[in-house]
Amino acid sequence: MHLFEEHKEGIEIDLPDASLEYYPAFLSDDKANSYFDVFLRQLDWQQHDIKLFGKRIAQPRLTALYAINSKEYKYSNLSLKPQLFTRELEEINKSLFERFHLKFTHCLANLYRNEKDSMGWHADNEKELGPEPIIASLSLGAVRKFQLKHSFKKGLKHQLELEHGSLLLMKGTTQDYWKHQLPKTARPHSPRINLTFRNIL
Ligand SMILES: O=C(O)CCC(=O)C(=O)O
Ligand SMILES: [Fe+2]
Repeated sequence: MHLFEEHKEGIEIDLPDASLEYYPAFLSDDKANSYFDVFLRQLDWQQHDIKLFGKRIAQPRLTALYAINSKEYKYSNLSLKPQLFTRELEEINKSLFERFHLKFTHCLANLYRNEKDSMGWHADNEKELGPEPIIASLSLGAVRKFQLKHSFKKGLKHQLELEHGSLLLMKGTTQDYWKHQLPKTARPHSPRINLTFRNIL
C-alpha cells in the first residue's frame, strides 16, 4: 500500500529555466496496457510529409490529432484538423483535470513504430499554445529516451527514460528555454505511443 502511494508521487526534474515533473506510474500497468492496445487500433494514424531544407520528406513516425473542438493545430509547416476525442482520450483528459486541475483542448498522438522512428529537436512554442504552455505527455509501450537541451546555454542537457504508463508535465518557461527530442536508437524497440495533451487558445 505504502509503496503504491509512493509511486503515485511526482519527481521534480530540477533544471534551470524549466519546470518539469515526472510521474513514473501515472497509470497502473493494467490501465496502461489496455490504453496501449486501444490507441494502437483506434486512433487514425497518418504519416505526414514535412519540408526539410526545401525537400519533402515523410515524418519518421505516425501521428493523429484529437480535440474537444474543431480548432486546427499548426506545427512544422503542417496544419492538422482534429477529430473529436474518443471515449478513452476523454477519460484521460478528465483524469488530468481531477489530478492536476489542468484543462486541455487537444491531444497530439505520436506512434513510434520501432527504433527507427523519432522526433527531432524542437520546442512546443507555437503561439496558439499561449505563453508558458503546459504540456502533459503520456507514454505507453516501449521505453524510449527523451532528451532535453538548453536553447541558449551550450552543454546544458538532460536525458530521461519515459516509461510505460508515465506522465511528464512540461510547464513554466520550459518551452522558452529548452528543446526536446526523441532520438532514434540502434537497439530494436517495439512500438511506443505518446499522447501530448495541449491547450490551444
Ligand atoms: O514522444 C515524445 O515523448 C515527445 C513528443 C513531443 O515532443 C511532441 O509531440 O511534441
Ligand atoms: Fe514536443
